[in-house]
Order: sequence, then structure tokens, then C-alpha cells
Amino acid sequence: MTNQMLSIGPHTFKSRLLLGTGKFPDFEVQKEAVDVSETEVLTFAVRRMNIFEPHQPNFLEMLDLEKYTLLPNTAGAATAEEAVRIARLAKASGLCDMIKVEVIGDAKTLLPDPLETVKACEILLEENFIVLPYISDDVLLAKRLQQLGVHAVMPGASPIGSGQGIINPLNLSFIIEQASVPVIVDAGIGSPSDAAYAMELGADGVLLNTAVSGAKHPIQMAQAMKLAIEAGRLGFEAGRIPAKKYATASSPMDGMITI
Ligand SMILES: CC(=O)[C@@H](O)[C@H](O)COP(=O)(O)O
Repeated sequence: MTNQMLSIGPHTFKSRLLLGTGKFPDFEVQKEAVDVSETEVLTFAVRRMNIFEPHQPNFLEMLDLEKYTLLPNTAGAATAEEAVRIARLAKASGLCDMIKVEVIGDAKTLLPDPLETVKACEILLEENFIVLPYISDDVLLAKRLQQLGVHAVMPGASPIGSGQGIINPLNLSFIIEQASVPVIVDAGIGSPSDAAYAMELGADGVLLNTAVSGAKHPIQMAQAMKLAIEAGRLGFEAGRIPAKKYATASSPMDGMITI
């Protein structure tokens, strides 16, 4: 029997769904979506928090924060230096010791800059953060980051917010095969079947946002994602049959008496 929990550094979670907190139609819908998703990890952009406007409503204030682990991210950073600065701010505010390192290298595709990401991870590891870098589905980059000591890798399924699902399952499966830390598929998930597929490939978890916040009915979609991730994981652990080119009878006739 495989381990049912997701472990990232010193943190352990029952749920393998990590949820983003952006772009929900309103706080009430968001709160209910978070509830039904049964996620235990919420990620948010430190830069988008109203730290200079403390009287403005903030979604995190609506939550029972005992129930969740917050995963601050460095969204908005374009260089390692900016990412490190944001991470330090998050740590100083006592939010969490984990940081999702997100260094965007291109405004159109929102793809991460690999060199700046590595640089930021090196510094943050030195400073004892629990480091989760968002990366492209680059197998060698995932390996190098593991060697550096990151606590999880977060390869994108496809560009952030694109809902294109898993564009390169082969690369993702190579990353998973050689992983010595959890692999969390992050960004680009569009539908529950995308999330289930990531889990069936052997991912340890899925981080998603737009597929739920932008759905026609975010609460139902949050529940669908929870179920899909659970089903995908169960299917992975159960061990799927190999795909074959030709048919094999489901009720073999060998050994049966013919009349
Ligand atoms: C890297 C990043 O920013 C993603 O975590 C994003 O928050 C979620 O991506 P989707 O909105 O495509 O699910």
C-alpha cells in the first residue's frame, strides 16, 4: 500500500489539491469553493495582498486559518532578486516557511525564467525556506533543482490560465520518474480530466486556480477537481493495465468446452 499523504518538507497533507486564490467572482463563492475542495493548501500572491490598505477586505481574513497551510508565492517577480525580496516579506509576516518561487520571464506566455528561478532557489534554500519552484516541464531543470535541495518541483501543464491541460505528458512523466521530491503539476489545468490525468501519470499533487475560479459554477468545479484528483491518485496506485495495439477478449474462451 502506498503512502496516502502528501509530504512537502516538514508539512504533511491529506489532500493533494492545492488551490490558488485569485480571480473568484466574490468572497462568498470563493469560501464555499475552498470548503468543498477540501484543500489544505492555499496559495496567494504576496504582491497582491493589500498590505498598504489594511482596511480593504482580504479573502484570507474570512478563513479559519487553523485549517489551512498558506503557500505564499512570488508572482509578479521578474528577477531572482525580486522573488527573494517577496519571499522574505512573506516570511517576516509570519505567514509560512514555504514559498512558491515564481519568476516570470515572459509577459505573453507567463513562462518561468529558468536561470532566475535557480538563482532565487539557491538563495532561499540558504535562508532555510521550504522552496517550491514553479518551472516549465523541463526534465533536466527539475533534476538540477532537486540536486540543489528544493522541497518539491512544480512543472506547468501548460501556460498559466490557458486551461489547455497537459500539453506534454511525456515530459511530465520523465520528471515524475526521476523525482526524489514531490511533483506538483501547476498551471494550465482546464478540466477535471486534466487533473485526473496528471495524477494518473504519478504526480503527487495538482495546483490549480483558473479552472475553478473561472468556471461557470466555481463551487461545483471545486468539488469536481477534488474528486478527479482523488480518482486519479487511486487509479495510479491501483496500477493501470498497459495500453495495447490489438484486442484481447475480456472473457477468454480458452479451456472452455465447445458443444
Ligand atoms: C504558476 C502560477 O501562477 C499558477 O499557480 C497559477 O496560479 C495557477 O495556474 P492556473 O490558473 O492555470 O490554474
